[in-house]
Formats: sequence, C-alpha cells, structure tokens
Amino acid sequence: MKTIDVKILDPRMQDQLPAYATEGSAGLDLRACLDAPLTIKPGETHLIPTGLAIYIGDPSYAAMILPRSGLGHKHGIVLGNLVGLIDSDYQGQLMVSTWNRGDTEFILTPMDRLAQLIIVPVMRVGFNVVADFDNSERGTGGFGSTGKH
Ligand SMILES: O=c1ccn([C@H]2C[C@H](O)[C@@H](COP(=O)(O)OP(=O)(O)OP(=O)(O)O)O2)c(=O)[nH]1
Ligand SMILES: [Mg+2]
Repeated sequence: MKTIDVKILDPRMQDQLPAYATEGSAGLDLRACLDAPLTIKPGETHLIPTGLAIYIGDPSYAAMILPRSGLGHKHGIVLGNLVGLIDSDYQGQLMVSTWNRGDTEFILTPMDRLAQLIIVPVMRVGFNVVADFDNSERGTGGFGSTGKH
C-alpha cells in the first residue's frame, strides 16, 4: 500500500490515525478535533480542525474531503464547500467546513468522525487551442439531450 506523510497536530490523534474500516473502503474517516462539544445551529457553517496535516507530495494525486452519508442524510451535516479538494502541495491542517443544512441543531462531540478523506489520481493537462474540434457523437448536446429515461 502506498503511504503518504502525515503530521499529528493534535496528540489525541496519536492512537487513532484514519484507517480504512473494511478491506474495500475508499474513505478514511476524519475526526472533529474539538476541545468541547459544539452546537451547530441550522444554517451555520463551522471550520473544524482534524488534528492532522498530510503532504501528498506527488502532483499526480490529490485528496478529497467528502461528507459521511449518515451524517448528511440523517442529520443534514454536510460540507460548506460541498467537496474539499486537498492539493498535493498542501501541508497545513486538514480542515472540514461543516454545514448544518438541516432544520434542527446538531451537537458535534470532540473526536466524532465528521467527514471522510479519499485519495484520488489526478491528470494535469495543458491546453491546445483549436478553432474546431474533431466530430464526436454527442457534439454540443447536453442537459438532457439524450432523452429523459
Ligand atoms: O475542505 C477543505 C478544502 C481545502 N483545504 C485546504 C487544502 C487545499 O489544498 C487548500 C486550498 O483549497 P482550495 O484551493 O480549494 O481553496 P481556495 O479558496 O482556492 O484557496 P487557495 O487560494 O489557498 O488555493 O485548503 C482543506 O483543508 N479543507
Ligand atoms: Mg485554490
């Protein structure tokens, strides 16, 4: 398994580094490194520290922070930026923009698993400016152009 460098910024993360929950898991759960419970009122967004910094180092990879399905679906706790993109050269603390899009307040408890991190391959490209593209089957059709069902 590939490894990436991690810094433990909050000593409470020492013995609970993110780990894959099952053999097939894609996501590594990130925890809310809070000192005290935090009440997030409907509509509020808070930036929550995770106690960790990673340095991917290789520009052909990035990390993404995604919501946890249960928190999002049952409690309306999703990400204020919808998806967090972690650049391969970022060395700061991983932060989770935490948005309560629901209509009831939510109490976030210190060290709760709040969101998940996935590592993804990235293709970096340059642009080749052209006047016309080669024909494709779709052409410029979009937004339902292939039909409804
Ligand atoms: O949910 C997130 C999203 C981003 N980041 C960090 C890592 C990322 O590499 C950096 C910058 O993120 P992004 O490029 O999405 O934000 P920006 O608003 O464009 O800031 P910048 O001007 O620093 O690129 O912030 C997080 O910790 N959590
Ligand atoms: Mg940016």
